[in-house]
Amino acid sequence: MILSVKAVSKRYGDRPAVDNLSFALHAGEVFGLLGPNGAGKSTTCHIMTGLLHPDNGEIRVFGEPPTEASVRRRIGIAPQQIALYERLTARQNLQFFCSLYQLQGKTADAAIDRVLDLVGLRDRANDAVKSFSGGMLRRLNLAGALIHNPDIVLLDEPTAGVDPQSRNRLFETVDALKAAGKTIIYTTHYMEEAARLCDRVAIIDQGRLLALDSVNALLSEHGGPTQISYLHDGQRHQIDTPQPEQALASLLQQHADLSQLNVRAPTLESVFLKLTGKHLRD
Ligand SMILES: Nc1ncnc2c1ncn2[C@@H]1O[C@H](COP(=O)(O)OP(=O)(O)OP(=O)(O)O)[C@@H](O)[C@H]1O
Repeated sequence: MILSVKAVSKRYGDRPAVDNLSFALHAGEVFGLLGPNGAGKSTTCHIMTGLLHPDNGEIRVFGEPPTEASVRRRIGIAPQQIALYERLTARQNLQFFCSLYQLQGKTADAAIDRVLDLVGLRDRANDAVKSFSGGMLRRLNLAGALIHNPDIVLLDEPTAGVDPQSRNRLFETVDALKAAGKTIIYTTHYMEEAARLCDRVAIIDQGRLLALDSVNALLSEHGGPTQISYLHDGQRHQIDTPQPEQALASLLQQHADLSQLNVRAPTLESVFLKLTGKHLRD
């Protein structure tokens, strides 16, 4: 088992931040933790990686507690809070990360080149970090998490404050890490990102796991019907259907002259709404 979370809870005062959470990761998957601000995603990440002790429950990473040194070397964490030295260059920042893992000399140089390539910052290696955009800082933050070539990579809200170009580059990096066989934990409150990147998504709210499955399974189980609306004979019509392809085919067969066809498929937002009665982005 790569990583398992069993009945984990954590309270701050009388407020539960994580409430009896259980799940297990599959090797090589991109696992999404999707939930609104304050859902408990970061707290879960900190517990999973041994940075925070749970009040109850158990975490196992490769069969060991996450606080074991041998386990820690196999996890890379790109935290929500960016931790970089502004006055140093990208390469110098990564040298610091190398020193944390006793990587030196040519091994360190090769590791730095590898991660700069992965995040698309090789050509900015010698520029001071203070000249970087928010998106470039995020990418360098991720590069630091990858320096020791970990088996599990955890990205906590990696697209916060990121421009579209850097966001796409981050997505490509996640794809490349998955292709290299890494297991990835990706937290976000953006359903589009979870849908684009994740093999399975855990939907959490108020510290509790509400559902866990592939995006398609979540959509078909909790997303509700697809809404098809169209104009015919001067009137707008709407049908709700769980089988949009068939419904569309028969509709077009019946009314060749319909117009303003609009198809609204369920999204993870509809799943969240169905499960909690509220919007993901309240
Ligand atoms: N150090 C702390 N002290 C007190 N309360 C905390 C602390 N850290 C988190 N919390 C509370 O625990 C709950 C979960 O917070 P957490 O940061 O894990 O959520 P999140 O899903 O990561 O949200 P965000 O996306 O905003 O970071 C929130 O109610 C938060 O206010």
